[in-house]
Amino acid sequence: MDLVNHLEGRLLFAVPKKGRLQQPTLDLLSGCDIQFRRETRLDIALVKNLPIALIFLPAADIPTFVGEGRVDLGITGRDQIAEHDVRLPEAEISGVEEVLDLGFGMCKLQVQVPEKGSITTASELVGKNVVTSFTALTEAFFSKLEGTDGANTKIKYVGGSVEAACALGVADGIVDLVESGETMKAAGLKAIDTVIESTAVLVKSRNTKNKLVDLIASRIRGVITAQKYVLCQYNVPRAKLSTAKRITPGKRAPSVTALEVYGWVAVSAMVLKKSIANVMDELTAEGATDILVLSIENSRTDEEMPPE
Ligand SMILES: Nc1ncnc2c1ncn2[C@@H]1O[C@H](COP(=O)(O)OP(=O)(O)OP(=O)(O)O)[C@@H](O)[C@H]1O
Ligand SMILES: O=P(O)(O)OC[C@H]1O[C@H](OP(=O)(O)OP(=O)(O)O)[C@H](O)[C@@H]1O
Ligand SMILES: [Mg+2]
Repeated sequence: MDLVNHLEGRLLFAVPKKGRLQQPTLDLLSGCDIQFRRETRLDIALVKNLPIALIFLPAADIPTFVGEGRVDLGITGRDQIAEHDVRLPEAEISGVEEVLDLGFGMCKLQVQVPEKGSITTASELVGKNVVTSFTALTEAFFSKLEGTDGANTKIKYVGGSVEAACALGVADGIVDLVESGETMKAAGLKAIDTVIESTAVLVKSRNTKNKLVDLIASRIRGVITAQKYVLCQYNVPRAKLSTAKRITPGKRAPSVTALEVYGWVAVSAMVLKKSIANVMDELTAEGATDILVLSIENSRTDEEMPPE
């Protein structure tokens, strides 16, 4: 089947074809009930249950395709968007518009130097050799270093294994992504500055008119919210209700229903997964009982969520 002839009328959605963002992106699509089967080696997959085609592209190329309006939607790192946008002429507005922070793919683009070397600040790298996959952001970073002429810094592009550059004597320092820091440590490097912090984002082409954009964004938002929150249900004496409400304010407000037992109420509220243990401790201390924590499969709520 010539898939390209089947793209007409479909929303084109660019997703990472490999790398750290691919699996979490596929999980997210599955959570949104976007069903597809990708043929081996094919970078286009038609979605079975919606007029969408997924286009599998390297994360670094997605901003270009979205920015030029070749695809309507994309998922990539904010670092890649920044690298794309910083190349634009000053007066030009980016064609890439952020729709949602997806919460995964958290990392920092950092300036790194040999742990045992003499360099301790980024300014000391000015005029020296720096290797990176993010040449535009790196150039902008060194150009901005106060009192120095960053343009003198020799910035070279490599596509991966950036950390090897120092060991091989190709670079005095590198600018590369750090998450756990393990790769950096293993390469005998240390971070001395941060260029940008990043997470995966859903982006849309500024000029897209496709109505499915809002539907997909809303589904993704629902899945992300479901992953971040749990539903907490408990019983508490009515006399303690106002304190309990303060502990679990919920989204708009917690649901409160009367119990058949006099003087008791049942409460149900969304709580951030990361604070649920503390919340349960606090509720117990206030006399709440039968505290149940239920995972949320999916959700559709307003954009505004309870405070983190
Ligand atoms: N260690 C990491 N932890 C979290 N997110 C990361 C990490 N490394 C990269 N990312 C994010 O993933 C995006 C894509 O980088 P990644 O290196 O995974 O892709 P790639 O270079 O296309 O694939 P590969 O490195 O497998 O060839 C980055 O722009 C960044 O936003
Ligand atoms: O801080 P850490 O958790 O160790 O992660 C950071 C590493 O992850 C990415 O590399 P990737 O796995 O994409 O390999 P690559 O260098 O070949 O691109 C990034 O370029 C770093 O090398
Ligand atoms: Mg990589």
